[in-house]
Amino acid sequence: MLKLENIKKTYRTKEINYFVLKGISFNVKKGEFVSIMGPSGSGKTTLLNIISGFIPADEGKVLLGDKDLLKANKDLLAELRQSEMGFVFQDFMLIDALTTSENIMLPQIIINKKKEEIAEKTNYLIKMLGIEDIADKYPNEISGGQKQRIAIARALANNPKIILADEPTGNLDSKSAQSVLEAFFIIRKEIRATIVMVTHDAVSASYSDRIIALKDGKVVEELQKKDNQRNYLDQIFSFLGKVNGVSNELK
Ligand SMILES: Nc1ncnc2c1ncn2[C@@H]1O[C@H](COP(=O)(O)OP(=O)(O)OP(=O)(O)O)[C@@H](O)[C@H]1O
Repeated sequence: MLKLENIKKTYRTKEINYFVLKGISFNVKKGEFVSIMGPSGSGKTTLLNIISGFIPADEGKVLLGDKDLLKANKDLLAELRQSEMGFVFQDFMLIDALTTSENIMLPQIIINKKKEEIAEKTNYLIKMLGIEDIADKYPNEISGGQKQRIAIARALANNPKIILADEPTGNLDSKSAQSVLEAFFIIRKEIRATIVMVTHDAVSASYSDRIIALKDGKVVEELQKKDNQRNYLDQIFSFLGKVNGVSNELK
């Protein structure tokens, strides 16, 4: 589904070159939920932005299905972002002047889907994520957790191959964060969505199947959840301790 091969990225400024990613390789299978963790500045967001096609890598391959994003021109990239990827950001990025339903409709309107199809898909997503009661509300009338559930529905609106989420619970209290993580759980169960999420939060990561830890621009550790594992969160804390050398907290 997603294959990264030897991704390298350096930010060059007049004064200094930051070698941020020093050869990152991993695969994500269809229907898999992968978290990317690592200390602040380890290159997580840079990596997600490269997978998203927002910024180019200097070297390597990003294969989404059979398409190499680093070889795609601007138009193809824009099309892939609209039709094959769904995005969930820390600060929701909803349009304040649109209701919940309208926010979910918008990406479908942009790709010229038929009106009836848009209505059907929007209603399906609203029901699936249990946000019927806020369907006609505006973003400033609802909570952060509800906003993020709308953002997840919107990300799914065009049946993307993959959902890319950057700290989706980063701006939320623990109760709202849980409602968002439950939304990820629902979309995995209902439609076997493939998700790559950057997070600092061990509880959020415990919802994923596999955790990839970055440090100093490299993949340093991976942790795979076992079937029906009960002590995954404890294992994540010791995993993070190992990655970080001393502490359990990565930020
Ligand atoms: N546009 C840029 N120009 C120069 N340096 C950059 C740029 N964007 C990021 N960096 C630097 O690259 C490094 C990696 O940044 P990145 O945001 O990918 O890390 P991160 O692991 O997501 O960090 P955090 O957990 O704090 O969000 C940091 O040292 C950052 O300052």
